[in-house]
Amino acid sequence: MNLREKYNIPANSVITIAGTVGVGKSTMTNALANALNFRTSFEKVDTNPYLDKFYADFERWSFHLQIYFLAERFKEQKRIFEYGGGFIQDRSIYEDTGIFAKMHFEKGTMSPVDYETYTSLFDAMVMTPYFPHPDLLIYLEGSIEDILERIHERGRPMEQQTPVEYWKEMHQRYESWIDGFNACPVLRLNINEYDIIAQEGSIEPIIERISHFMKQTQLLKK
Ligand SMILES: Nc1ncnc2c1ncn2[C@@H]1O[C@H](COP(=O)(O)OP(=O)(O)O)[C@@H](O)[C@H]1O
Ligand SMILES: Nc1ncnc2c1ncn2[C@H]1C[C@H](O)[C@@H](COP(=O)(O)O)O1
Repeated sequence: MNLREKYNIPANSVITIAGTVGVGKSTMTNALANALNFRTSFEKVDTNPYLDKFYADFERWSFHLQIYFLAERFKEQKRIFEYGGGFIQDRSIYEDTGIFAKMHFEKGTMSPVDYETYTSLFDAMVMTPYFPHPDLLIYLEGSIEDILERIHERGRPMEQQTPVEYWKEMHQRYESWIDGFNACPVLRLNINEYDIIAQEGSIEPIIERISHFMKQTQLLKK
C-alpha cells in the first residue's frame, strides 16, 4: 500500500504549495509528489523570458512578467483539469496578485494603469465560480534569516543581486496575506518542523497531517 492509500488522500486531489521565494516550495513539491505518486506543476524559472530582465529593471518589465506568469499558471490549471487532478503545484496563482503585483504597484514599480489592467484580467480569469480552487494550500513559513540563507545557498544570480530589503518586504507581505487568505483550506507548515532533505522518512508525518487536515475540512463542508 502506498502512502496516498495508507492516508486516504483522494487520487484526484490538487494541493498547492505557497510561500515566499526560497522557503522550499519546489523541494516540498517534489517530495510530496514522489510520496503520493502525484504529478507536479512547476513554475518555469530557467526558461522564463522576462525574469532576468525584470530583476534588472522592475519598472520596465513588471507588467510583462505578471502577464507571462498568469498565462503560464492558467495553462497549468488547464493541464491539471485535463488530467482530473492528482497534482502538487509549486506556488499558487493567488500569490501573483496578492503578493507580487500588489507589492510592485504599491512600491511604484508597476504603474496604476498596468496594475488595473492586470488585476481586472486576473479577476475575470480566476475569481469566478468557474475557476477550480485547490483542495488544499500548504503554506510554508520560516524566519527571514533562514529564508535569506536558502536564497543565498541556491544561488540564482538575479536573486543574489537583489537587495535584501526586497526579500524582507516580501516576507512581511506574505505573513499578512496568508492571514486573510480564504479561497481554499490552508495548512501551515513551519520549515523548522521538518527536514525532508536530511531526514529520510520525514515526509510521512507531513502526509499524515495533510490527511488529518483534509478529513477535518471535508467534515466542515458537509
Ligand atoms: N527542508 C530543507 N532543508 C534544508 N534546505 C532546504 C530545505 N528545503 C529546501 N531547501 C533548500 O533551500 C533552497 C530553496 O529551496 P526551493 O525548494 O528551491 O525554494 P522555493 O521553491 O520556495 O523558492 C534550495 O537550495 C533547497 O535545496
Ligand atoms: N508573479 C511573480 N512576479 C514576480 N516575480 C515572480 C512571480 N512569481 C515568481 N516570481 C519570481 C520569484 C523567483 O525569483 C522566481 C521563482 O520563484 P520561487 O519562489 O523560487 O519558486 O520567480
